[in-house]
Amino acid sequence: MKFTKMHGLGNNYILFDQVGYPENILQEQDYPELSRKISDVNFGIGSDGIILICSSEKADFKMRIFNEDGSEAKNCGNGLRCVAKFLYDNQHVTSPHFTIETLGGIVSVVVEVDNNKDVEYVTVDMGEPKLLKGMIPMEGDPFTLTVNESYTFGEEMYKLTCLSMGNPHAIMFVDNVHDVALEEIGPKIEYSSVFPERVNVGIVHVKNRKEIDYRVWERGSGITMACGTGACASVVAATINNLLDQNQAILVHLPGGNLSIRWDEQGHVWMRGEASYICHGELEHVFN
Ligand SMILES: N[C@H](CCC[C@H](N)C(=O)O)C(=O)O
Repeated sequence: MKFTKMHGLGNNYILFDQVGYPENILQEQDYPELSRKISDVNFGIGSDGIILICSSEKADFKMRIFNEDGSEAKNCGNGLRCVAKFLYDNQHVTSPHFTIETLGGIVSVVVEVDNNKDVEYVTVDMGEPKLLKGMIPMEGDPFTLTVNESYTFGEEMYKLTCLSMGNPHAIMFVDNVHDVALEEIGPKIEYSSVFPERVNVGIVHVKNRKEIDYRVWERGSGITMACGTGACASVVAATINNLLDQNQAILVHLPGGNLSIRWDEQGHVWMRGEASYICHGELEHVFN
């Protein structure tokens, strides 16, 4: 199987192009184990998960993403920028504007190229956030929002603002994102019964009305260097808490780099950032 390892701000994935290489298509039940084995840094390649590039009947292409633990997610912002760059560079698309289907919905992407025709930035219309508890999903009245609500995990109480960007996010606001033991509270919240499909856990410090710091404990992958859907969720959460203004380009500082996020007046969240290659290769063997 041929693969390409890419990252979006250090959030790295092993991409399998199933359109250009049909031999990359496995049995459906094999993908979770493939992701667990490939993601393992000792016995595999090492990554935050795998991404499949597939054909689509609803969009130009389809992206599927499996976390390090083998769970399949419905969306992946950093992964979308990597897939967009890959498709453009491999001439799978002729226009810099195209659409990608995810399990969480169809997104439109624009690749911005520099004078050497290299993809410099990718902008993705991530669509509208889902704010109701029933859409996240999380426990409680499904027709209500979760805005700065108190929840107790273990002995600690946390104020959470929760929403979905196709995948579930729980956001809390702190004074300093580096002062929080995310490796301890992350799994407590991820695996809590409050979130029946688990949850990505984000901590946010609002520096001013144009900039935030954000760190993430990702569902199924743990602490990563960046999370695109999480950066989008953080801007939406801060805006509905009146800490940011809507329809402003917000600079989101993540451990792996920066993203520009804007929640526009039509309710769409736009993400702009880079995507990079790490290596190309071929698996010696898939399993065993
Ligand atoms: N762990 C996430 C999927 C990857 C999302 C993240 N890497 C991004 O860039 O959005 C989930 O299970 O919902």
